[in-house]
Amino acid sequence: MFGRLAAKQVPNKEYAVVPGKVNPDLQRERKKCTFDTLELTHFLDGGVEKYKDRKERENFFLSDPELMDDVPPELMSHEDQYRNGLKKACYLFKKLKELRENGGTIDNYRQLLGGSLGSAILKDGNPLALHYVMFIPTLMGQGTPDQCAYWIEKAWDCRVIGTYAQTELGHGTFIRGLETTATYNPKTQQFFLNSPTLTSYKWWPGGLGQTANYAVVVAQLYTKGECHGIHPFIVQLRDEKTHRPMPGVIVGEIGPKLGMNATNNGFLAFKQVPIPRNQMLMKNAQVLPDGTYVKSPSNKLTYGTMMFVRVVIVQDMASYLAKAVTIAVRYSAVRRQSEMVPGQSEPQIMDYLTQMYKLFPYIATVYALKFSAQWLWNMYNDVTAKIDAGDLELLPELHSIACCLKAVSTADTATAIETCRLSCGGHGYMACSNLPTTYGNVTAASTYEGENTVMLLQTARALMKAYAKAQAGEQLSPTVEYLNRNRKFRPWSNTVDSIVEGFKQIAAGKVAACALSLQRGVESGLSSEEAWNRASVQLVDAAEAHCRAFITDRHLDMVRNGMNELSPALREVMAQLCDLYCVFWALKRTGDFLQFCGIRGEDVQNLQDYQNELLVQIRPNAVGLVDSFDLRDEIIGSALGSYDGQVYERLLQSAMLSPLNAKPVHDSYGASLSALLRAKY
Ligand SMILES: CCCCCCCCCC/C=C\CCCCCCCCCC(=O)SCCNC(=O)CCNC(=O)[C@H](O)C(C)(C)COP(=O)(O)OP(=O)(O)OC[C@H]1O[C@@H](n2cnc3c(N)ncnc32)[C@H](O)[C@@H]1OP(=O)(O)O
Ligand SMILES: Cc1cc2nc3c(=O)[nH]c(=O)nc-3n(C[C@H](O)[C@H](O)[C@H](O)COP(=O)(O)OP(=O)(O)OC[C@H]3O[C@@H](n4cnc5c(N)ncnc54)[C@H](O)[C@@H]3O)c2cc1C
Repeated sequence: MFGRLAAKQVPNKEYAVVPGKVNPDLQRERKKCTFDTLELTHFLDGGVEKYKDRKERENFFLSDPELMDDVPPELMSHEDQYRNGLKKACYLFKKLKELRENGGTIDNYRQLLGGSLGSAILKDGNPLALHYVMFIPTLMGQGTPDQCAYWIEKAWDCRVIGTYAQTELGHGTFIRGLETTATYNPKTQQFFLNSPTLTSYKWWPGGLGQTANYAVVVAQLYTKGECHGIHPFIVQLRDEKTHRPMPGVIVGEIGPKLGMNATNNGFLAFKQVPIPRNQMLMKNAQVLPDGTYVKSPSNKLTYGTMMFVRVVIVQDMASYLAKAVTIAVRYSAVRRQSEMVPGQSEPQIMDYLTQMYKLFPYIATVYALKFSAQWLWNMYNDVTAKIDAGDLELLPELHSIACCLKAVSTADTATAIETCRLSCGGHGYMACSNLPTTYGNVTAASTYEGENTVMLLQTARALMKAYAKAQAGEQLSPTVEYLNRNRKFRPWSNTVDSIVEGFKQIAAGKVAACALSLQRGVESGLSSEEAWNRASVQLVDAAEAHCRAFITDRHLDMVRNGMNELSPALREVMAQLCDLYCVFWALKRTGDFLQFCGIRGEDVQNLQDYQNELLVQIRPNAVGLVDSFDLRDEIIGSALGSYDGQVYERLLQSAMLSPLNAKPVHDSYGASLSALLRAKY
């Protein structure tokens, strides 16, 4: 393991970080703020009590030196990143128990896994994340009462550690095509897990490499010679005492990745590995002792855990984005560059309108995502309660909206974080800015839990069905109500309401155009599948438009109806952010507005003027707005984004952590460079 580094001293003491000293530009920014930042923090936390709980929780974890890195993970080897991640993940479990026993306010590991506190402690991922995010939720969602009683307590206590092993080398998206088999033998009352091909090797599950000793394995179920499709099984992977792989289990880690290098993603294969019958999760479908198969009320219930994670990802994106935009805004207040007026002193880069345009729409995006995530979480809870009572009617709508929100929130957040990085110039490229690591964590979410294009196509599928219903005059569910063919579209009026209405008109127009393309495709002799493929670029676009209509609608609704308790000063700023989010996207989709909403050239100019006006209005509050996210420096984890703005001091301090700076002459000089310098070629 990496030891403490010798080279921690900065070359000149007067350039060291001084505790308590705050950059004067940041001080000035904070004085300019027109609203009470604490009021906004309380709103974000959901009230004063929750705010206090969070502070207490953060204090408890972040003041513990065991949880802080001596060496940033980016300076560690891949193996050490895992070792360090696992050590902290296990320590966290112990500490959590301690907190709970002392009446603390945290009830499970969940609050430690998301984008802010979790990513502060385990910057590069948590090898136990899948245990909590997917293994336990699958047991809870797909186990019978007996199975839950047996497994869940063991899992909560970490007496077994699990993962969710679904994806294979050959199949990630198309899960009906998975190749791993689970074949039932009524004589022994066991399933035999087998990996018939190289492409059937499980590939990717988090914690699978060296951490988990159990997994939920998704496999094709065979009984009485018949295949019944994919089902979940609890499979022991490693001996509970020695941690050695069980007989017939081939398991390992898949190697370094773009990010998340402590998550211990693994591979797994089986050579006819037996498990008892009661280790098939049988809440929905069952295999009776004699091998009789009992069908699930819907085979999509097997996909329940994926749905759950898609829902929580949206919230997670808002947390990551709050962190990135805090870094970029604070840095932009401290950084001075160029001359706006010849001969005058260099302005703060945040005074350039282009810089405001890079950053402020993403402050607004944090709120847009948060409000949609909250709505989605509530819907998820309502629908799962109904499903438990046997009512599956709302499942397709939940699936449709969860898929597009997962895709749009992850794609937008990745773009936003890259923009934040670019907005910090060269220093944003440094690992110590924490923007590259944050990007690495976020961009993974565009792929995992359903690749984004595929997710949007799922939503498009639902939109095509909704469109057909609308044409038939049938009742529509709330998220697609705008497709109602009797709905009167309001004319354009240069207001934010008009933009939100415009997004609905765009979505409706695109959905109708897709339906027409599909119809024409089929009429021209294509099969419905070929026609679908031909229309798929348009379909993805329509699904994105639908999602944008949903997000803007939610955002405006929250500003109009969900902020009555807030002071007028704060409400005004919240309304500006909502308007900015809407105008920003309207301008990005000018072509669509021209095509579908009957706007004219001068309306586009009005939007442009209004966007500029909003940027200038938000400018004095920018630092106050990111301060309100109330992210501690340990969470920010960035030389550029700390509360005190000692940017250059922290950059120098972090450079001194590099092992290359430990000695005045590096060993490599003797090993290779000196010979080159002396060689006479
Ligand atoms: C209690 C414990 C608390 C712990 C809480 C923790 C909270 C943590 C907070 C921290 C947050 C985040 C931390 C993040 C950590 C990182 C974790 C990384 C995890 C990554 C894990 C994975 O990636 S697991 C693998 C995921 N894999 C996928 O997502 C595969 C994608 N593919 C699919 O989903 C499907 O195959 C498909 C949807 C693409 C297609 O399926 P299929 O071929 O079967 O379907 P069809 O296209 O033929 O459609 C058939 C009909 O079924 C409908 N459908 C499809 N899916 C669903 C669904 N899920 N639900 C409902 N309905 C569905 C589809 O629409 C079709 O309908 P019709 O048109 O009506 O026929
Ligand atoms: C960091 C990370 C962690 C992960 N953790 C887990 C885990 O814990 N457990 C687990 O089981 N899996 C995990 N996964 C796997 C993940 O769920 C899959 O990678 C994901 O579902 C995408 O599947 P794929 O990689 O096979 O991509 P593919 O499906 O091969 O996609 C490749 C390309 O093909 C396109 N494509 C595929 N199908 C279609 C289609 N029908 N229509 C149009 N285009 C299509 C996609 O849009 C994409 O551009 C993880 C992945 C990552 C990156």
